[in-house]
Amino acid sequence: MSAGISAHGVTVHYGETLALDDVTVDVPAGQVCGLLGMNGSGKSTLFKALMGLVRPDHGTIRLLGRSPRQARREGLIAYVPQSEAVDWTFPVTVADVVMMGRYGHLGLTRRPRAADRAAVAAALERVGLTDLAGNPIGALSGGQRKRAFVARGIAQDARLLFLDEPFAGVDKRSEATIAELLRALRGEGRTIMISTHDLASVPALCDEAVLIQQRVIAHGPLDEVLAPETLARTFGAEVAAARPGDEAGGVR
Ligand SMILES: Nc1ncnc2c1ncn2[C@@H]1O[C@H](COP(=O)(O)OP(=O)(O)OP(=O)(O)O)[C@@H](O)[C@H]1O
Repeated sequence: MSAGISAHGVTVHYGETLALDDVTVDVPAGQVCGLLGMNGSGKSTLFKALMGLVRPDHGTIRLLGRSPRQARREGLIAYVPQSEAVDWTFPVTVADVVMMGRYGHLGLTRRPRAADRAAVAAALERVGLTDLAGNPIGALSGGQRKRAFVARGIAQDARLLFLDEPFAGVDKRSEATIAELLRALRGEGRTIMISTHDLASVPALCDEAVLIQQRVIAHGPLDEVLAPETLARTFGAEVAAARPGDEAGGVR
């Protein structure tokens, strides 16, 4: 299988704080990988490093064989940020957000053409937000906002999708819709990495998982990574006892 995400020996500091310590993760193209860890374990930092937004002190990163910068320039990466990282008062409509996915496709005039508008309409349709296209993004529910950002990635035709806590603040129905959408996107050969502290959402969605706590604690098939002894080693016996699939299965 060809490499989708390949990070080798990645170490990141913020000043004195060690956020990632010698992290090596290889995800084959076309897989959904769950990135699991407690708050502050380095999940967002790994995404930022993969996108070339923070520069590792050491290590190398290749995305579909390219550097993060090149992958970004080619429009291969879509990022669905944590809700807290977005200014929801910014006056843009849902359709505007999705059109941002087309920026890399716009011609010299930088004006959307019929093909761009069609791609936006198709992406909105796919995530079930056609009726809300003209609404301000800030007026949407948590789940609808997430779907709008996934639509931006679809309009972009990104080959790699990074989703930071996609189920936080999302109702169960939207969670199911997003999960179904991600499975369909995986079926199209896209590589997906999803960070979550919510172990319950992992089995239905991910082919494999990485447990991080600055370092990689475990990486592999779900039955290995989610084994009670691995979870207990990482998060303590209490979390391991709340098995994935339980409502209480979380690692906050
Ligand atoms: N810009 C920054 N400046 C200084 N320290 C930071 C910065 N961003 C993150 N950190 C620190 O780096 C470590 C890893 O943070 P990171 O946000 O990557 O973790 P996380 O697993 O995504 O956590 P969360 O689930 O809370 O978002 C934490 O100790 C955090 O306090």
